[in-house]
Amino acid sequence: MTPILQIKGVSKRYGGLTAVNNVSFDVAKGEIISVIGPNGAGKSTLFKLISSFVGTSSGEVLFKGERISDLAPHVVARRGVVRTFQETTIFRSMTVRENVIVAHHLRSKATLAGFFFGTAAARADVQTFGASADDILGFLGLGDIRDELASNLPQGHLRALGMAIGLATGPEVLLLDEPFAGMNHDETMRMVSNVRRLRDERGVTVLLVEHDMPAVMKISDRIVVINFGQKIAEGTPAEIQNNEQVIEAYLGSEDDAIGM
Ligand SMILES: Nc1ncnc2c1ncn2[C@@H]1O[C@H](COP(=O)(O)OP(=O)(O)OP(=O)(O)O)[C@@H](O)[C@H]1O
Repeated sequence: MTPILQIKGVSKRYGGLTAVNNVSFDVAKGEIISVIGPNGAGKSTLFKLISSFVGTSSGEVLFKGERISDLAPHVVARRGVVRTFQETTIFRSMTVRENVIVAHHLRSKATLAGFFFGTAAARADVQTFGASADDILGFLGLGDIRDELASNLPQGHLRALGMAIGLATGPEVLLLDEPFAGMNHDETMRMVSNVRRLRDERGVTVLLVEHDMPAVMKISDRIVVINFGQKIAEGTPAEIQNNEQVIEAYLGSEDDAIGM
């Protein structure tokens, strides 16, 4: 079966600096894959290449066998490859539910122009997307706080809201950028369970970039390790934990040591 995502020799150069250097790997439908590596290794840039937020200098990304590199990011998102929005795209003066409804609106119109709660157009969106927003919020355990203003949310809930916003766009492949950052142990375990359920119950394929090694080891089917822009290893959590080159890369950096 064709992998849902094929990353084929992608590179990204910024002037003299090669942030991502000839990286290749495949992702099967329904896999959970983590991309790890020391600070500055090129992980975020790789995610931007996959979601087409930046163009490739060389190489290409295929989604279900079709090239998606260099398409506009909202076109890639509409096809089904969605990167979680950074917190800055959470509207803090809106409620949790309103944020998720707006995210559906982005799927339908690709821009926020003219969208304000209280307008007739916005009321129509609430009608159309309210049930789906409630479904997503319930799935992620955010139903109880749906009428809370986003500005009042603690970090863990903000991250979960970021994921809800990503889900509103109906992804087949979800790219999560540091989903456990700033979370305490309980919040992390809840997020790990949500990501698993997302795959198990809704068939979503998940790629994540993360520094929290215990969480990475727990959640991943496979791990891809990047160092200085290049892929240095790929394998199961057990294989990666015992890989000499990976241990070497982490010992030589100021990043957290690999392991549990
Ligand atoms: N827009 C840009 N212009 C110039 N250099 C960039 C740009 N984006 C990233 N870089 C450089 O590319 C390299 C890889 O950065 P990237 O953010 O992808 O690493 P990372 O592995 O995600 O790091 P971290 O774990 O610290 O978030 C770094 O040296 C960074 O400074």
